[in-house]
Amino acid sequence: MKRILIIHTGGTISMKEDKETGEVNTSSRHPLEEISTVLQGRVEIEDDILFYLPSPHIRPDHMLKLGRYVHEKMAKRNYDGVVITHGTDTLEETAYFLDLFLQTRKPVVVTGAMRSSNEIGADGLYNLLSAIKVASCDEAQDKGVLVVMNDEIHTAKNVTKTSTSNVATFQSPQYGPIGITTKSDVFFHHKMTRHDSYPIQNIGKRVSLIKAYAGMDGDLIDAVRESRVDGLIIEALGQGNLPPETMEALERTIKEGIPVVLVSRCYQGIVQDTYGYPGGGRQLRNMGIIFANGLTGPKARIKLMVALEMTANMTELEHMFS
Ligand SMILES: NC(=O)C[C@H](N)C(=O)O
Repeated sequence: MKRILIIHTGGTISMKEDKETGEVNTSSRHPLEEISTVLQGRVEIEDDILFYLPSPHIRPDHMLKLGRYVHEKMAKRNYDGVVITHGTDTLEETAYFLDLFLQTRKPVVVTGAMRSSNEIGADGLYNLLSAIKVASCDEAQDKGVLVVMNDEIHTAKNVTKTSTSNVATFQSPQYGPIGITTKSDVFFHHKMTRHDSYPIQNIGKRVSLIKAYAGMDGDLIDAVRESRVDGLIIEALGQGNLPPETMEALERTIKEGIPVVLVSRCYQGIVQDTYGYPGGGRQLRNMGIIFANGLTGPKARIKLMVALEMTANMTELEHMFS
């Protein structure tokens, strides 16, 4: 029998709806604590509540605490897999942090719910069962952290929340899911590429995230620089371009040794130094801006926070993102 550790951190999957006011909030009793009864005789479950937080309250230090907790528990007992329940708003950031931080070949699966436990069509218990199925599956080993929701298996690196309310909210716009779950089975249809892990001890660097827009000037970039950040992520336009009015502020930022990482505000595609006009990708690359491919702004921010715990050297940082 497979032995699975479940770690609850909060989110809608752990919440109940007040039938009179319609308000959704945490409840005194974890609504999914009967899961081990449901699975009796099929999977051995150990259930821990680490946090009871809505995911907008989750910070990088919670993510590190969770990562350490997984390592500690796995060092004490030989679990076959780990399932983490989490609020969906920042689930992709926690999943990606764990993907960078954890050093294990065992399946680690993050799941959540869009509907609270007592709503009609509640998806929490179903998603939790699917996540347990994936975590118990030998084929899920060595794939980094996975996100299982709504019968789909996604990588932590690619998945993102795309709808505020639809149960099919989690999508991987670049490559699609890597597998599916059915009532009885788990099927993987993609193989994984190389996967790095970063054994950091702290996560305390200040990294800001700015989204570019038509007519943007350098004021926001200067304001961020003056607030003494350790790094800056910019969700640039299209293939990785910015309005020319931002260039001087960016030059000042780079000159102060603050690493600037560029991603695209587009839903799909990668950033490249294609365009040679003022503010185009070629000028940005020549200024020393780091191009990060395949990451959303919030995930590039998590990665820069992790990377800065390991090095401040621009070449090494660039290498980590390439
Ligand atoms: N569906 C959810 O879990 C959303 C909730 N606001 C959270 O992230 O905690």
